[in-house]
Amino acid sequence: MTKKIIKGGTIATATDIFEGDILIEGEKIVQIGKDLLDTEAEIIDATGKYVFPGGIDPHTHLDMPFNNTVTDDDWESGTIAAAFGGTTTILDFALTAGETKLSTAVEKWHEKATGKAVIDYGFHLMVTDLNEETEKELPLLLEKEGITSIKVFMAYAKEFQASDNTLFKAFKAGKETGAVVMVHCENGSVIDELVEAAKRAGNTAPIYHALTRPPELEGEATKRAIELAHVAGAKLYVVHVTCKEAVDEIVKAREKGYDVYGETCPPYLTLDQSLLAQPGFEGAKYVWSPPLRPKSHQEPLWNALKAKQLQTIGSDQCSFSFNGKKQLGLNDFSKIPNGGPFIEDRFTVLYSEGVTKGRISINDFVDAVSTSAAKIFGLFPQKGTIAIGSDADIVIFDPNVKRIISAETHHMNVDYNAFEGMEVTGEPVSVLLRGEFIVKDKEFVGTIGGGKYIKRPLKKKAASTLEAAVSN
Ligand SMILES: NC(=O)NCCC(=O)O
Ligand SMILES: [Zn+2]
Ligand SMILES: [Zn+2]
Repeated sequence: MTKKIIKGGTIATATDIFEGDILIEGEKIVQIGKDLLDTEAEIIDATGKYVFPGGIDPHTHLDMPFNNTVTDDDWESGTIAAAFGGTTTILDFALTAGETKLSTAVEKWHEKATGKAVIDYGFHLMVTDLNEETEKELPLLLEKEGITSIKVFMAYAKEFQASDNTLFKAFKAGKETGAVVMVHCENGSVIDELVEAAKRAGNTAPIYHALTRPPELEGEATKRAIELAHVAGAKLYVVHVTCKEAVDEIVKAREKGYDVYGETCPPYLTLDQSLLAQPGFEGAKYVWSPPLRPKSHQEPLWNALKAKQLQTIGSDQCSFSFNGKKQLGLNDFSKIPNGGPFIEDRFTVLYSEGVTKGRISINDFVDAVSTSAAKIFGLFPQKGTIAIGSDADIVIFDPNVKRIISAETHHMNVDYNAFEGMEVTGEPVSVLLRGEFIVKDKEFVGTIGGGKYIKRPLKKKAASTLEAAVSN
């Protein structure tokens, strides 16, 4: 078995920070301590660097059919970009829209990923319609595939939106199986009305994407999802929280003891709605859902992250080239494919804007980019930390480098970067996946198809007071 010692770095986990060495044997961390010695081990010098657990991105869309097209990053380009950015595991959404059997979607997602992924991965199972058949199939499929998370959309009325009935059934399935239910919270039916009204009035520019999806409709849907999940007794995870209205609902629910978690994404913390209002079609680069908000929403998001009322940072990677697929909406904002390229910069933008600007601690950073997602989605402690027995998924990070984010140097398969021109401090230098380098001194050295599908164990929730009262 190959051995490596990562020497002299500053090891940072979600709870600790200390100088030390890590001994890796094969795929696992076997020892952590000072001045470790092993004559058979390759020595990796991490002096002056941080040593972090590999990033876990709980929200990606690779090779996804959406808005009459398909994303530009597939499982090869997308996971290579993720690796450069310090992410060693992703959880992607297997979409079941249009499938009569849920298993067909999972089979399709395995085909997309197998032989291409360079980092480890799992799937969330998306449901659009829970009928008699799919309701029966769901728990069996989760168990068989080792999937611990169900996804429901309350938005995209014409494509993915589920009824409240299906949403509630998903929560019941979550309660019965122990799976966490992830929800895109926006009121899709009302948004559809606002979009049609804007178009009738001749308002077709990209900014109308944001103006027809106001934060109140995210807040309202978040509140509805929270209450329905609570009545069903399910664990709820609100994806891509963008605004004060939604944060407030999550905080209120958590203060009442509801089992609710929230994710936000780097663009909502750092970019704002004015980007959609640029002259011409430039704003299309920033069309995704929910939309960017006015700058005043950023502080509540940072505060909630710091207070751990929001627990994770997802990329919501869903990339479409500006000079390519984004042009589908040139004369109609509602036809601009929704999504942006973020998988590569998720980790560093959070470090740079969060840690170096004093908004969150280094431990909060590790928690948000890795550990919390591992815990919520059933990967911990195999992944998401640096501990004896954990997978040796490790990022050696230079905290002193300054660089400018640009599409010229990124590795995603798109012609623009939403953070173009942003100066960031810090950069992953080398990345190990299960004990092997996949990025070494900023060069990709991984294996196409070397990523492994990770099955996750389902764990049933204890009955809540409300459920106990209902069943008595
Ligand atoms: N976010 C976005 O606009 N595209 C991906 C699909 C979703 O997460 O809603
Ligand atoms: Zn979404
Ligand atoms: Zn998404």
